[in-house]
Amino acid sequence: MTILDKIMETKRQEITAYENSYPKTERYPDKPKLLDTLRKSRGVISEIKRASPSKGAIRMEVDVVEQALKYEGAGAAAISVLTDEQYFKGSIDDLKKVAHAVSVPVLCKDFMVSEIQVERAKAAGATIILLIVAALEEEELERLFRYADALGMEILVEVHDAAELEKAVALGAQLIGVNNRDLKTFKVSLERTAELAGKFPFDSGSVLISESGMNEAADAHQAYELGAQGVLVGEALMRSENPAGWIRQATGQEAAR
Ligand SMILES: O=P(O)(O)OC[C@@H](O)[C@@H](O)c1c[nH]c2ccccc12
Repeated sequence: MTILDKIMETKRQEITAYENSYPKTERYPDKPKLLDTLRKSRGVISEIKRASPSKGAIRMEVDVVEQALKYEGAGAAAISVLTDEQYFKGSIDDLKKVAHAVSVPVLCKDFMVSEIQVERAKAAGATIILLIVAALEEEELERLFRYADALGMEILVEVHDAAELEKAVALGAQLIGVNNRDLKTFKVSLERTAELAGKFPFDSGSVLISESGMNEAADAHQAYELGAQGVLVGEALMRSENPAGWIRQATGQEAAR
């Protein structure tokens, strides 16, 4: 045995021990890109939302996996999971459970301020993160956007006025969410979507997602009419006895009853 053989044998033993002690990154089912899904057809990003600061408790005791499977079974384009604990009563654990259970894209719905959160979201199985233009300095927004992009994640950039939309476009955002809820006053109006659709760069291939305040499938149809390719729905699905029917009606797979 040469000295090289000896070194290599020792090295293999050493590295096997190291591999066995190395924290395993969890494996999740593969998920398509939301952008691809929405470019093909209109869709409902269906949210797991136990509570909110504007409404208080919505459905605190929900079985998140059961709910997510209902959404997926009805053809949801993606599942959004609130992970904020303090104000929305969600958790990273909710996100992990959902990401293990489904094969559609999963959005980590939270208030991102640091790269650590982006990494945590990815490690918990999320394929999309949310960045809220109104909540971040321009430099932070850009930094977090590039960071998530480099990790191979998709980024939903949330805006609520024309100036914010311009920032999102300048950033190169392709998934742009217009929040119909004013986060300062909690007032909800589809007018937001109507107004910003008029300024939206549809030609560039970006997709508009109309977020919040949709009570019935007809509201989703109205958002689609305005040019939205996706809608993001939380409370109505959480309160519905038949969330699958809601999604099917919104996507036109089933007539409204
Ligand atoms: O429950 P609604 O009205 O259907 O809204 C869903 C979603 O748009 C809303 O939860 C939301 C939109 N942007 C956010 C930012 C943070 C927390 C929550 C949100």
